Amino acid sequence: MMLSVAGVSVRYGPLAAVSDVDLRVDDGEVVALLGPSGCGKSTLLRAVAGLEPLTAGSVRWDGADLAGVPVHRRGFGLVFQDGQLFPHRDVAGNVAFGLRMAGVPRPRRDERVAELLDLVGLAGYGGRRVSQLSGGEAQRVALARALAPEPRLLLLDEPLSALDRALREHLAVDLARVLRVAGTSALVVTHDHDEAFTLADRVALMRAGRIRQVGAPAQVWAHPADPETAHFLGCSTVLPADRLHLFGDVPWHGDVGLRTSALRVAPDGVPARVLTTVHRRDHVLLSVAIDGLGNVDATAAITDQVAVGTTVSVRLNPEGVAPVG
Ligand SMILES: Nc1ncnc2c1ncn2[C@@H]1O[C@H](COP(=O)(O)OP(=O)(O)OP(=O)(O)O)[C@@H](O)[C@H]1O
Repeated sequence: MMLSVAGVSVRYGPLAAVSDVDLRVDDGEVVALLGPSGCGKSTLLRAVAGLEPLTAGSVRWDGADLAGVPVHRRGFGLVFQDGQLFPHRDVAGNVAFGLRMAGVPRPRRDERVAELLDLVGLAGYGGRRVSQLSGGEAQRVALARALAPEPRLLLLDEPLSALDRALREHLAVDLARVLRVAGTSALVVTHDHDEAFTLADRVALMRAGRIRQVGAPAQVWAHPADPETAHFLGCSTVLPADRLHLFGDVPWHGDVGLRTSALRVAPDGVPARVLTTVHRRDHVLLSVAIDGLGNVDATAAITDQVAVGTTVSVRLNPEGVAPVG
């Protein structure tokens, strides 16, 4: 039971939105398509769903080409950013929709609806009107509705991005659990790293219509394939490793990416002149000038009381350094 995408390209007139993409989603696997806005994530997802014609390549399920198989015959479930619930049906009516279409008899339908509402944390919500749901609840209903007919693959396009940050973080953990419990294979589009890393067994990084790197979250995070990917994954600076020798011996060769956590204000380090400070939730982000390194990011503890224009001491934290390539 496997999705395979081979050599897929999608063009909108002169624009190559997706170019020569190869991708696999194995049985029970959750793969996240992660990339900046406009890189082609949604277009690729829509092409897999059958909503977008391919310019080249193939989308196959267990080896069988899906060209010519319409969206509703592919056996895939779809969840979009805004849920797109049926406003005139109650919660149970929404979740039951696909089951009714498939001719599932009423008692089994009711049972399955209750099971799914329980799974998404909305037990007892069946009679609620859709207009009375919060954004997070509506997305849970959309997820339950998509899972109800037991799709062989779930396609989720930015399922949490309409929600505020706290709810998104919370729901991402829930969504990861629901997908694992349901055992459904899924392809999830997101531009949010944390979301991708929370949900996915593997992350496919896209840029300008192409997949640049695929791997387990920890692996992609630790070894970005190229400088652009390193920047996208939060390395503010990419430089040759030998420039870090001013901090002592370093184990890296070639280029390395520095995350903001790579340089920290700490005693007995290298002098750094503070150019700017920005308070974040649990630390202060600094831009500092270091002789031999230039202007780079660093972090300080909130209690460090670092002032612009002063010179502080910074040390290298190896966990914030990612070898590139
Ligand atoms: N129907 C369309 N007609 C023409 N161009 C389109 C169409 N849909 C998308 N595009 C263009 O194709 C490119 C890829 O768009 P796509 O929506 O796939 O990107 P994305 O990575 O999902 O972005 P976002 O995260 O902003 O949704 C963009 O340049 C976009 O403007």
